[in-house]
Amino acid sequence: MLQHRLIGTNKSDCVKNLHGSLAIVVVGTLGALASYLAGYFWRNEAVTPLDSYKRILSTVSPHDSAFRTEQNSTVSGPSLAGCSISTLFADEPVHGMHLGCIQHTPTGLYATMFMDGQNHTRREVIASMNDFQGLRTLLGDRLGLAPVGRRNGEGPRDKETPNTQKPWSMFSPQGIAIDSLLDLQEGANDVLLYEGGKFIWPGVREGYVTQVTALDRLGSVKMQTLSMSPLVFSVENFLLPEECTYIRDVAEPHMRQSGVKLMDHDKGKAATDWRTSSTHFLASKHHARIQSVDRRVAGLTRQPVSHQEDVQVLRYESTQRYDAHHDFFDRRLYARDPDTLKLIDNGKRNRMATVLWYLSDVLQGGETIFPRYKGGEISYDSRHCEGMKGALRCPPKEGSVIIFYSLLPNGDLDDRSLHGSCAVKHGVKWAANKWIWSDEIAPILGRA
Ligand SMILES: O=C(O)CCC(=O)C(=O)O
Ligand SMILES: [Fe+2]
Repeated sequence: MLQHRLIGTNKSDCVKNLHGSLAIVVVGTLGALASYLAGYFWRNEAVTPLDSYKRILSTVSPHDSAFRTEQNSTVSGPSLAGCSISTLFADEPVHGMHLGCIQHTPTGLYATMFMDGQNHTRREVIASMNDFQGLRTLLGDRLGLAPVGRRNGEGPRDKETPNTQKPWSMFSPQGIAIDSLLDLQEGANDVLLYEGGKFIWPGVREGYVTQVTALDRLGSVKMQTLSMSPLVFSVENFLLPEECTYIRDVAEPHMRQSGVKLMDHDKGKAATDWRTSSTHFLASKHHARIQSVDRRVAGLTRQPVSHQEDVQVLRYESTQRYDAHHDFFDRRLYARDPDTLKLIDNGKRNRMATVLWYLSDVLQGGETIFPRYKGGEISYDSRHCEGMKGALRCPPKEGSVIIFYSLLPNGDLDDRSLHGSCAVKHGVKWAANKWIWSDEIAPILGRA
């Protein structure tokens, strides 16, 4: 079974303050050509003229390109006409997720980017006419993005920190990949750029509601942000009542004591030390109804069905619990476990998100708990959740799901995704885990 528990690591969260000291960068002298280009563009946008901006702008490329960056600027920049990306500005920096607006202008593609989702750190890039690849190169260069992984000079918390090691990539706010000129609409385009290369819904702020469209059987749903760090969302009525009943009924005869995938330092221990529930992996290929939910989950996460494991159904009876753990596999903790290392391709591939299906209400207890909500203390014992001060608790509600991310937008594993299931006090909790990987996993697990 694919479960494990992290014990006693206390890594510092040194991706903090990544953007706090961005100096105003002057790349070269103020280029007449760049000013002309920008002025031409902004004139045509009928916004505040160029002269009124206290700008730092310079030519940076042999092919008519310009770049500017500001910190804590009170200067209003060029128009974001046609873009609504500013609605996604977050109160706190989201490291590795940069928001932007790409506009077609008479002189070329014009990108205005906001680093880490913050409106006060703005950078602009102009690429030659219709040169998407040129724009990508300039963006990578000017935003300091490494070809693979995080920003240059802002290395991992330690050299060994696992990272999915994908090239950075761009998406629309609905999670559609923007890989070429053909993916851009005429006029203006809202974009989200991820250093880790994987689309992750922008949480924006607690309580923010995202409309997620094009879902199997449901059409669209409202997804609410429960927490920014860890990143957790909820969707009500994601599962139909008959789907919850069906899954419980088909799994029930097969439910067995849950297992865990033991880390090196836990070898020899019993799974019941921290997980007392029963579980069963339900093979989707035998159940058309579950395939429909799988497609819906693919829509919800914007990751293909081939990135999903079979769903793992969970049942907790009175007093049963699951102590806090991560759903990802940290390769450093499986150094003596070649099977797990192979599964995660030595850290290149990992679980990136969990969609937790609630298949029943619970009279009392049984909440999913995130002890490190808002940087709260590490704590594992889910027998007494009351003692976990400040933790985020999600009470199960039949038909609802929560989505939480194990991967950060910069591609690192998120230590704050630590979570568990509080002991059930009254009633029975039925739930199911749908684990989403950063890459294809179905063929590897033989579920294709
Ligand atoms: O039952 C829950 O609320 C959480 C379950 C879980 O985290 C898991 O099975 O990995
Ligand atoms: Fe989990």
